[in-house]
Amino acid sequence: MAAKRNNVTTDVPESSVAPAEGTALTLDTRVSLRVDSVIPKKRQETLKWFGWGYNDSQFYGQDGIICFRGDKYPLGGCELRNFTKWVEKKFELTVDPSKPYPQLPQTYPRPVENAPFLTELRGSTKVEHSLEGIDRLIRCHGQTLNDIYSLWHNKFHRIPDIVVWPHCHDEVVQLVRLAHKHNVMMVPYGGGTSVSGAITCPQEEKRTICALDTSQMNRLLWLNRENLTVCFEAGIVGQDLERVLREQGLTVGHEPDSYEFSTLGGWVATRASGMKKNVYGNIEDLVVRVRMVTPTGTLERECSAPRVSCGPDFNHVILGSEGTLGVITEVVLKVRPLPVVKRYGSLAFPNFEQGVLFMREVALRRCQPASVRLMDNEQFMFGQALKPEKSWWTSLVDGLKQRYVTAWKGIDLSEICAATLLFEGDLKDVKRQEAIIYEIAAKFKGFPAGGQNGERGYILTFVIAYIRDFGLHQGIVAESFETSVPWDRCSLLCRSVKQRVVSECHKRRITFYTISCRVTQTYDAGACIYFYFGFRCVDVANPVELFEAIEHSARDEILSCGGSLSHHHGVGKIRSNWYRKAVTDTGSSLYSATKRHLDPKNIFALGNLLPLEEDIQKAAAPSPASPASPPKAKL
Ligand SMILES: Cc1cc2nc3c(=O)[nH]c(=O)nc-3n(C[C@H](O)[C@H](O)[C@H](O)COP(=O)(O)OP(=O)(O)OC[C@H]3O[C@@H](n4cnc5c(N)ncnc54)[C@H](O)[C@@H]3O)c2cc1C
Repeated sequence: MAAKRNNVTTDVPESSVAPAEGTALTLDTRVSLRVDSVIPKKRQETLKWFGWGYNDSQFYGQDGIICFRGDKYPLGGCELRNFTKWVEKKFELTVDPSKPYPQLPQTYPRPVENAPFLTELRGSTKVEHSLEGIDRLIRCHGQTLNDIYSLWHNKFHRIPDIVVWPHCHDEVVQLVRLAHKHNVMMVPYGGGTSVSGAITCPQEEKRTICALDTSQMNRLLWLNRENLTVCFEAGIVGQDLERVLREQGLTVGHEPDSYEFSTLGGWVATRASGMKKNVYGNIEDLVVRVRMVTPTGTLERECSAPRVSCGPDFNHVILGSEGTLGVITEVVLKVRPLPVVKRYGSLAFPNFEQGVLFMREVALRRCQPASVRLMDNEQFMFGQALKPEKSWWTSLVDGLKQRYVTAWKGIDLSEICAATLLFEGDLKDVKRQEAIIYEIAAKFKGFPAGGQNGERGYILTFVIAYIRDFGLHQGIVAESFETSVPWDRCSLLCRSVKQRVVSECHKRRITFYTISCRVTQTYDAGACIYFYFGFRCVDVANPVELFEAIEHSARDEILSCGGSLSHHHGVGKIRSNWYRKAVTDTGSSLYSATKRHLDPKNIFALGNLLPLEEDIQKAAAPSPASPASPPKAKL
């Protein structure tokens, strides 16, 4: 029987847990600490079936005011009068609380059956499974606008026909073998937070679709304090992983904005990036070893040495494979001792261009704090509108009044922008970093705007994710998209993409919209840019199609400005038509050949990276050059 200790349950006697520290050297040294996850196996008990996040956390309207319910976030129980005014002004909309949210469907698409698969699954394995409609429905999609809109409007006609919950690597091996034998399509499902259509069931799939939910594969397998490495099963959710490590005085430090719900396997499969990558690295910097089960065998590197010169690094075949090559089961990660000091800060700049110059200089001098994010004016105003009582802006002014009155003069409020800062380390390092950062800021007319504003900025990140569903409910479609770009194109790209979106909106007679951007990550050679775009869609027949057409134009603009197809969201299905061009014909043929080798029957036929309609055989052959503006990918 498993014994429970706080939120960790051990499958093995206490005595066999301890020796792992400093002695565990291979992936097979099992310590097996099962983690009680915040997300139950029946996800719908805790998470919304029809959108983002916890069941008890939600924006809603009351007496014409937007409010937020739930006690998990700092806005819980707040009336957001400033935000209400912002929405009314921006979209000419009055909040209508009477609109109904979608109801759980009474019926679900008929499953495509594969009797021999089911018989063998039941007969020769102990893997748990479900054929229930709701279990299938909630695993047919991710978190794109298209996903949520399709869900609300009952548009999915293909959802998983069966859901399976393996408990360990060996059960995944059994499942993949069975799926391969019986030609069942398999979707590795992590946290379902994909924003690229990667996890969305291909709607044209004729075979039985089996969603392999990794959530029950969430053990801490071993921890090696001497090497500062840890091995987790791939289904562990970000917040669980960090909680367990925090109890040991450690952290991985990987915090994508979705880390409450996304999983380790999902991070690896999508090449995720966390907001604190400056200190801890992106996922590819954190992964030491990774194990992936494919129909042809298990792919993994044989040793945990920090770096090897041994031909191409096959970890990088797994990283970014987006569920198309196999199932990631176990990952060895680097860990760090918890920082002694964690301090927030913020800066205000007279305009975005000055802010970008500041970011560039910080990168040049390689003195980035754990996180530094620069918001443009539109996002800055949006952020301050979200403050419940006194606006961020008001408190910013309050703080600045006393110390910076002179510096303040001459600043145009319609141009001002802000950066949020997070410093982590020991006290001496943090103080030194703060001094350098504020000195660089001053060079570009920036000035400190207080730690509270910085902290709010980061905490709001998690709440902002809930706004999309509220917007959709009220008649606003909105979503983010991102890219990375060399420094010399950074300002140009931000400007051009915003202009392009504005002109596309005008062309389509969209009057009420918002488009904003922020620089979220800095590197030696460039930065990551995040755009938020939304428009009022009341009376629009197919708002998502319209949104996607504009986003598509924005992506063309990004590419023509020298930006990338994606910095961290991945390619998925929604960007797959650009993939071939992004990696060259030779690159896409190499990917196809790898896929054919690892997955000859194409059971991981998710249609990510290369478009679905590009059948795998065809993809191997050299193709004519891709069109400048490729056709839109199908989900
Ligand atoms: C509000 C919000 C904020 C976000 N912020 C960030 C951010 O800051 N940084 C960032 O990088 N991304 C971010 N994302 C995108 C998303 O969270 C990441 O892509 C994340 O890594 C997906 O993890 P997941 O466990 O939810 O994977 P899923 O959505 O379940 O799956 C994504 C893809 O990975 C595959 N996959 C999942 N698990 C496995 C496995 N074990 N083996 C093989 N393939 C697997 C799936 O088949 C699918 O193709 C955000 C998304 C949202 C909705």
